[in-house]
Amino acid sequence: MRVIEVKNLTFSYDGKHNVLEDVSFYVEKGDFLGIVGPNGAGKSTLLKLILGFLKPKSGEIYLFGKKIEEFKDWKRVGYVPQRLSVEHAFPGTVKELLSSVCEDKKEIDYLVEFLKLKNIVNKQFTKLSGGQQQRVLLAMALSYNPELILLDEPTVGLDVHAINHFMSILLDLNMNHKKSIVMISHDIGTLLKHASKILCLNKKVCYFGEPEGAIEYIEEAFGLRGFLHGVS
Ligand SMILES: Nc1ncnc2c1ncn2[C@@H]1O[C@H](COP(=O)(O)OP(=O)(O)OP(=O)(O)O)[C@@H](O)[C@H]1O
Repeated sequence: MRVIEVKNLTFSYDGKHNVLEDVSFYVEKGDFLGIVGPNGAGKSTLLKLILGFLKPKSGEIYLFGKKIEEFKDWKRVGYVPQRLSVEHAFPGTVKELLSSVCEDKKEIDYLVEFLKLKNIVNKQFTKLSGGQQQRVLLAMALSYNPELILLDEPTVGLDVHAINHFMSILLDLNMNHKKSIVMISHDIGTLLKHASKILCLNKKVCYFGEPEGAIEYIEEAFGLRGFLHGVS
């Protein structure tokens, strides 16, 4: 089953310059899709279109087989925004934040355990480390048990231990809990290692397929021939 299907998607903010052009790809149930591309390539814009925050200029988006215009089952889709973009939008403690998105106390207890948040539940979100904040944002997205999780640069500013911890959680969700995952990241090495498919974007699709064949296309998109030699 295709959880996302994007067909010939074109988008422009100002009606003149296309930020995305003729973009087509799909995500099948159980996929872990890594989205890479240079700054300004349109990656975050693409996620916002898939979330219905923006409307395409042309082309189609399907979620779980339904045209996005008719899709209503948004509980099936979890979104983890860029941490630094929401950091100050979340006053309150971790417990308060989780309670604001989830009424089920048992589910909150499960998420606190699953994401190792026990020691920080009474702390203010803004006072947490980057890795802790990222796990809280994931907990909020998971609170309604979505089948598809979209993440926008979740590893930015995290140290190597926090990245490994966060990636191990995502892989557990993907492999053991059968969640489909779409993750934007500039951490190309991490995505090439863990994603099952790669979408390389630079306004248009430069590459869509297995991580094994992606390197030369990613290098070309970044104008860095040979740069990724040995990364995967
Ligand atoms: N709200 C907006 N209004 C107008 N233009 C925008 C808006 N948001 C993004 N853009 C422009 O659209 C283009 C794509 O931006 P987008 O944030 O999608 O890229 P990105 O690939 O996610 O970049 P980065 O890797 O830097 O996060 C950029 O040229 C950007 O300046």
